[in-house]
Amino acid sequence: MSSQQAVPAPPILITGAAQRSGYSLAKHWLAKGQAVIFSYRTFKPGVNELTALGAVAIQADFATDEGIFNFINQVKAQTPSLRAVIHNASDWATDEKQPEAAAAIFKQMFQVHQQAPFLINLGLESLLLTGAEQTGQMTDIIHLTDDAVRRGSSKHSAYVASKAALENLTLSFASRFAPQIKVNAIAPALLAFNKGDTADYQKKALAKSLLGIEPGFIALTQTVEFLLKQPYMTGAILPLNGGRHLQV
Ligand SMILES: NC(=O)C1=CN([C@@H]2O[C@H](COP(=O)(O)OP(=O)(O)OC[C@H]3O[C@@H](n4cnc5c(N)ncnc54)[C@H](OP(=O)(O)O)[C@@H]3O)[C@@H](O)[C@H]2O)C=CC1
Ligand SMILES: Nc1nc2c(c(=O)[nH]1)N=C([C@H](O)[C@@H](O)CO)CN2
Repeated sequence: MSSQQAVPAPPILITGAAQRSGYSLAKHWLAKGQAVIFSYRTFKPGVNELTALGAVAIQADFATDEGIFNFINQVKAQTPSLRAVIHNASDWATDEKQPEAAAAIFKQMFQVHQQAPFLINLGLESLLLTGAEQTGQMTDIIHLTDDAVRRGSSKHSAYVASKAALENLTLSFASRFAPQIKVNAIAPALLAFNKGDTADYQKKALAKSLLGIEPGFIALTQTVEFLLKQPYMTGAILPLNGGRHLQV
């Protein structure tokens, strides 16, 4: 590249973007002309839709440390810098009763919701620092946690415990990476129902928040956009929950 050619703006990295929130986030940023790199575990139509819009897709399964380190190396091979890393990949597993199965689920939850963000943040810190240097702006890490951390869960205890650990990791990395990199978390309650959620489940879920709506993934996209623009917020955990913490 000649010295006259502009250096491309650093991409945003989104994990688990083949569907739902990650896919919506990627489409939002691509529509604004922002470069996007995303991971997917299982191929879905969304992968082709995003690559057709110019995104770079990396297949990655964070179930093993090897899978995480391989992903980090693939991101480094794609770009010298990053604008943001959004840790969206997640497995909403229900608890198992049988001890060996329960142990496996607990490990699986901490692997994807704690080990993966931890190692990816450490492995890609240099790219976020380069992004900050290149743009003269702070860069961002955003952890997707869960409103259920406030109260625990009788059915998803391992999942919620791992999300609680991710919330705590937000505080540590905010201190560790300041002032060039901001680190925040978004703790959603219901964003969008899954296929197969019954009418009865949906009615009960909507009744759990004061605002009583299914906001859709746009609510998350708006919150991410706010955090990326906000120069004076780090170590924050934003409750995107319709006032669920006040609902009796
Ligand atoms: N949707 C909601 O209402 C709420 C969402 N959240 C949080 O917001 C985020 C987005 O939610 P949502 O869009 O529903 O997420 P999804 O349940 O759609 O999960 C996102 C992606 O994560 C991928 N993933 C799961 N396990 C792994 C793994 N081991 N390695 C790599 N990728 C993996 C999945 O891949 P695959 O397709 O292969 O399974 C999936 O496509 C999540 O972190 C979630 O916990 C919190 C509260 C409410
Ligand atoms: N990875 C995921 N995590 C969560 C999901 C989901 O679909 N994928 N969904 C929820 C629920 O919407 C819950 O917040 C309300 O019942 C929680 N986490």
